[in-house]
Amino acid sequence: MNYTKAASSQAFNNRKLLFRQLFEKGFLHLHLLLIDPVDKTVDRDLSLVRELGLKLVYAINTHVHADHVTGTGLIKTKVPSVKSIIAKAGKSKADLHVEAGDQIHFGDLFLEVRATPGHTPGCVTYVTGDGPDQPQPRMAFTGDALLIRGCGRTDFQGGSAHQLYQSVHSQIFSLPRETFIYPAHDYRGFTVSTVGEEMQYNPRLTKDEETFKSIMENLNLPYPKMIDIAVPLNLVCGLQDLSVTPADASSN
Ligand SMILES: N[C@@H](CCC(=O)N[C@@H](CSS)C(=O)NCC(=O)O)C(=O)O
Ligand SMILES: [Fe+2]
Repeated sequence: MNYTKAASSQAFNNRKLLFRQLFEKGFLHLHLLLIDPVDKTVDRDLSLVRELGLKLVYAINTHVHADHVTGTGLIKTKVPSVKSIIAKAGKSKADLHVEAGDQIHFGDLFLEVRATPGHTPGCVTYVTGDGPDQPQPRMAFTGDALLIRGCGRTDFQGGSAHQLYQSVHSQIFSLPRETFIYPAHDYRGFTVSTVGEEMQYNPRLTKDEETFKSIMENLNLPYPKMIDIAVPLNLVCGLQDLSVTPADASSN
């Protein structure tokens, strides 16, 4: 993304980075310009992008969502130059398919891709770059892998409590403790945490793996209301007729 016009007056902890959280209705779906956009709020989000004089380059998903339809396809119909991004392992359509270790460059900054499967097999966490010119503390956009004092459920979409436990411990808890955590959801009104906070207080992921698995097996959550609509649509970027490259045919 090109933040040059707005960056000087809108900076968040680094003059090169403009950061916003956009709230979607009651359950606080969080996204960055633009990580995990929602179809229903595309017009609002694009208005903000226009107002701030930004050039939107990427619309990024952390995974194939089950509770809402992604806005990435709709964004591309309104701003055709935008490229959609999702992990190759998600087996969903997008313009670019990323995997662990890839970097997504925007302006002078970049996001690093970390594979954090377990909620779904294709879940990734996007982490701001490491280096003197990158924002400090780092910021991790964890999708539904790590939530604030919680984590994504593992009882559908190929979920695995074992994988999720390993993902969070190896890929997220290995980041500096001051790293900010921005998840895709919070059901209690929180917006941000840190790696250190979650390592100390997360009621699921501070436990040993066997206890974690037992917690996850006994969540007894109802299925998301939109799962049967959202998952098939999200496999095609939120739009049935979008002509983008299938995951298995592209090499990003
Ligand atoms: N009631 C909501 C769905 C709630 C839900 O299942 N959330 C998911 C993330 S969206 S796939 C989850 O992993 N929750 C974990 C938890 O501990 O709550 C709806 O109907 O949309
Ligand atoms: Fe999810």
